[in-house]
Amino acid sequence: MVSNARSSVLVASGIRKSYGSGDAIVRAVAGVDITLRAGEIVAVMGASGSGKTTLLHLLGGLVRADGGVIRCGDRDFATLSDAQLTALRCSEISIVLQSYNLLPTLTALDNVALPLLLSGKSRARARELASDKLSQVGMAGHGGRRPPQLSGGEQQRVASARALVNEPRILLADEPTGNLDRKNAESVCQLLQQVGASAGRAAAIVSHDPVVAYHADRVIVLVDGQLVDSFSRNEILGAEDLAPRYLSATTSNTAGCDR
Ligand SMILES: Nc1ncnc2c1ncn2[C@@H]1O[C@H](COP(=O)(O)OP(=O)(O)OP(=O)(O)O)[C@@H](O)[C@H]1O
Repeated sequence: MVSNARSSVLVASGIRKSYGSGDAIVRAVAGVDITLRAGEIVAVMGASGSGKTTLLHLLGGLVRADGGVIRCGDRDFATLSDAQLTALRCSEISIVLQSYNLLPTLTALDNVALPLLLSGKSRARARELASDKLSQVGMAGHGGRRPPQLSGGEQQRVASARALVNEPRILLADEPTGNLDRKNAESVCQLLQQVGASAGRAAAIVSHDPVVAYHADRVIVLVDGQLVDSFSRNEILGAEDLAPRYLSATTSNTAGCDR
């Protein structure tokens, strides 16, 4: 299903990001090359602290790289102002953060409708599309509740619906199934898969969840901020087959690691 001939929608080469300095420096992302291609879902896996979230934030322009190049089409992130990066996130890149970032004073429906209102849709149309998207993540009937009245898993599904409602060209999601049971994780994955299935779109999904890996076209594995393995869906015959490879990739090189 994955072909190198597919056009690249986001290309990162040699990207690096460290936190702290001197003896306390943490090399969160230490020279990663990654290309998101049209029609492709990439699962980003790795042990806790391996740099997955930092990588996702770099790809979404939420965090500036210390080195390397990130390009979306002909735009080089390093040359874009913060305002231009924000505009890029409004128009082409949607991000589901681990913290969900829902507005607590708005209902779930209005949270999902917000990106549509910001892009100029009428209130009625925005609410109609938002309602459809909430139904697709199993949240029909919860649209009138505000985030503090929702469980973590419910907020997670609202955040996924909000990220997808604008049909972004690039979707970046951080542990979108982390608080979900298997049934709801499957629904969210199927929804995310629609992004990859749509021509011209791409998604990168950070996850520990084999369900996510199973729905991805490609899995990349990070260890200590470096990409140590990459394999395609064709190589994943089942979640059981993925587990040994994933485990071996995430447990090697970690002993005595002192970043
Ligand atoms: N703002 C920060 N300041 C200092 N160190 C940070 C910061 N953010 C992340 N780190 C460190 O960078 C490394 C990578 O963190 P990151 O959150 O990217 O890993 P992760 O793979 O997403 O982890 P998890 O699966 O636990 O969410 C970790 O050692 C973390 O402690």
